Amino acid sequence: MAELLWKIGTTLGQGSFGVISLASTSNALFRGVTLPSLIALKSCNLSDSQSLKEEVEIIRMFKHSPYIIHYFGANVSFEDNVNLYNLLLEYASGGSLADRL
Ligand SMILES: Nc1ncnc2c1ncn2[C@@H]1O[C@H](COP(=O)(O)OP(=O)(O)OP(=O)(O)O)[C@@H](O)[C@H]1O
Repeated sequence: MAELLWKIGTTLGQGSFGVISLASTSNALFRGVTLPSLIALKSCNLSDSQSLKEEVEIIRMFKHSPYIIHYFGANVSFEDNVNLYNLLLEYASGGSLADRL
């Protein structure tokens, strides 16, 4: 269950397909992988998650690239009476390229 896996923190950004939040994990085990203590969660309503699911397919194609944010997996959580589809992503602590330009 999500509440055992992570604790939602500050909002990092808003994309076209989901909200990105910082989450602390207490190094929880997720499908056999120990999560880092901080991850980025990209979440949207499950009923509107087709675009995020397509994003997952693309991220997975690049899973061995050191230049692409690491993807730990996806799950569905039930929060505030809403089913959320969540992507568990590496937290890029250095900000975006746009921030540096
Ligand atoms: N893994 C991450 N670590 C840290 N911040 C992130 C991460 N992913 C997204 N963000 C923050 O959230 C913002 C929105 O990210 P997202 O990838 O959803 O959208 P985008 O690619 O910028 O836009 P769009 O979805 O419209 O193409 C980013 O600009 C960044 O500030």
